[in-house]
Amino acid sequence: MSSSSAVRIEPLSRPLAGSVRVPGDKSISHRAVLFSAMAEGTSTLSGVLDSEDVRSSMKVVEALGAKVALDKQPDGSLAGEVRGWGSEGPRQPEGPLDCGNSGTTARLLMGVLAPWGIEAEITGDESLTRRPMRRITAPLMKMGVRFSPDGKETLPVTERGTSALRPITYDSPMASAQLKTAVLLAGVYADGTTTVNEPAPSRNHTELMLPEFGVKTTAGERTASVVGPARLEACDVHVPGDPSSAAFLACAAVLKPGSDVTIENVSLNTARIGFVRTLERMGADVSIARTGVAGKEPFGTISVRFTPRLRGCEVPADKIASIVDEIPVLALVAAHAQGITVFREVGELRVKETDRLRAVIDGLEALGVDAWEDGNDLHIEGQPDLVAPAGLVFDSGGDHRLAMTWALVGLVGREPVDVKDFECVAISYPGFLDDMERLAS
Ligand SMILES: O=C(O)C1=C[C@@H](OP(=O)(O)O)[C@@H](O)[C@H](O)C1
Ligand SMILES: C=C(OP(=O)(O)O)C(=O)O
Repeated sequence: MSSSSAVRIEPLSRPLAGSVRVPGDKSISHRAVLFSAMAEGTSTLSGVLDSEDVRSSMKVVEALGAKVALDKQPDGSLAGEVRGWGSEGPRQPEGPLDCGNSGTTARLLMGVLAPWGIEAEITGDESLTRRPMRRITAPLMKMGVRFSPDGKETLPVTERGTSALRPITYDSPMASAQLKTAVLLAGVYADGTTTVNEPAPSRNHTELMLPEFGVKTTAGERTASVVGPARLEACDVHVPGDPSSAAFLACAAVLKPGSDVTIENVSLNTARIGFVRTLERMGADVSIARTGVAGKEPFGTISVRFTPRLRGCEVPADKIASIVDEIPVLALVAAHAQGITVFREVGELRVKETDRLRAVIDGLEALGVDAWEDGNDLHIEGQPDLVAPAGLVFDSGGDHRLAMTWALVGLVGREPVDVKDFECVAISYPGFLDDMERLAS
């Protein structure tokens, strides 16, 4: 990565104060776009996140024949209509389906394509083509889908679906909503019941949204089923704000003296607000209030205040899926707490946009904080009086969550920091810096 693209992040001149609305949830936005594309008829979407990852989903469904007419709204979100391919199925794409940096797009797309006899090459950027895909292709192959080259772990791969999908019961080796969703989407078209069992609960947006599209699902804590063959019918979807984006504002408020912030219109889905529970365990002054429901997704406000004395805590393995994208920024909060924080079984962090486990340990070390891995556990020895040294340069490696985490060091600290490839924040939260600066103005 070239240092020429480093962005200097200056300390915020004031505490964060007042109210803010975060942009639409990325996971729900992907599903809204993909499910509408699969459905019979025209769906109406609002609150959709306008970010590079969601644009990847929009682009691939357009290449497959869906009509996407989503326009920018005054609040920065996307709203409008998507006409799906329904029972006609997707058209044969003219070239490879480029999923950019988005793991969710690539993995969910594999399930979307499973019932159709077209041949589609799925690919992505340098980061995505390093990420594991066998976890998705293996169960889909059991259902009758073909992938070539056979047994390949990474993109690009070419998928050929089948109208004769077999239902399966799959015991997933990891808690992954992307895996669960890919198998359930294929299961919609299989003749019988398809079930995914998980070692720990992962986010359940698919189970909550499929019934809105007229597909019956049953779901428990660690299991979800769909009965096929069924079909998706167009519907209206409103996307609430993204808790994973809200987490950066919340953590900044916890760390910046004098801060008092209310984040509005944010998804309060329990599978997504593990970071609130983790901050509570660290003794942070944080609370939530439910104000409504969009479809079956609860939303409301998260209120956070600066907390001078944080304490380390232990996050058990079965809670990791509920904070999986927030661990880098929570690790930064843990670096300011009294005592040791342990995140149990976070091996999945090694296969995100970058190896986030390594990157967090290296970044905290640059701050002068001891952090280490023990097996798949992440340990952080906090320093309540931590002051970041001057002249820090962080390399995000093109990973949006890391870019925002290391930017926070500068924003809430006393010295500016440089973050290389900072512009990758556009993958999930293009207005990150503007929102921070507005709250501190
Ligand atoms: O289903 C989803 O929308 C997502 C699931 C998670 O990935 P895994 O399924 O790999 O855990 C998460 O990290 C990702 O940002 C979005
Ligand atoms: C891991 C992430 O996304 P994806 O898997 O869709 O690339 C993320 O947003 O942090």
